[in-house]
Amino acid sequence: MLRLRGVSKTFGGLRAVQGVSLEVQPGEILAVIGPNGAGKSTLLNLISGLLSADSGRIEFLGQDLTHAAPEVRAWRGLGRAFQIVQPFPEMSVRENLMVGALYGTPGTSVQAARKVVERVLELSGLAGKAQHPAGELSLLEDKRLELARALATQPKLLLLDEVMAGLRPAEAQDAVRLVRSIRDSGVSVLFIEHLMPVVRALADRVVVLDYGQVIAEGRYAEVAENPKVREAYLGRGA
Ligand SMILES: Nc1ncnc2c1ncn2[C@@H]1O[C@H](COP(=O)(O)OP(=O)(O)OP(=O)(O)O)[C@@H](O)[C@H]1O
Repeated sequence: MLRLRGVSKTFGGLRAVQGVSLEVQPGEILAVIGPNGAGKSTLLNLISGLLSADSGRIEFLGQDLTHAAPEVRAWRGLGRAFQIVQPFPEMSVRENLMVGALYGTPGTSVQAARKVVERVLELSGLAGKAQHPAGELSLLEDKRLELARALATQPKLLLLDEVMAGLRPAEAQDAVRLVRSIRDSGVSVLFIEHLMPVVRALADRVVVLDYGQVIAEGRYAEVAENPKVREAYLGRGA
């Protein structure tokens, strides 16, 4: 579904992402982990198009999107949810989702967008808050809205950037269930996350970055045992 081949990005002299190759299969939940500064956010930005790769290739559903603009990637089915939630605070939850639904697929009619929004409200557990101003939600509801907003763009692959940050353990469990039900609705997921219990609970497969390079890949239990991975984390006290 998503295929990266030798993707690199340098900032000045700093090689933030170096020759990264990875794949996401249809229906898969892939976690990208690594110590602080390993290049995780840069990698997500290269996939969603907020940054342009210096070299390498990014293919999505068989098409080369290496240098496509972010909105083109979104239209092709790459959705993204952010750690810092920035809804339109005075608009209702439903109105915020309408923006996502209308923006995410060019040519969507208002009627079709309404249908998508009602489905997403149910899936995300926000149906009871549909009329609420988005600026008056709890932190957990904020996170739900951010996932729902990304879903309203009707992605085939959802990119999640530390969306669980700041949640209490019970709330994070709740968000884990939501991400699972998103996958069960037919959306693949690539997420970056610092909370290891979340990674263990959610990921089918884990890719570990260190200094911009892939140092390990496999099931959670396998990478957790990998000496290179332990060294990368313990070596810097992360
Ligand atoms: N726009 C930028 N300009 C210059 N350097 C950058 C820029 N963005 C990131 N970097 C550097 O690139 C490296 C990788 O950063 P990145 O944010 O991708 O890591 P990360 O794994 O997401 O870290 P964290 O877990 O702390 O969020 C870091 O050394 C960072 O300082």
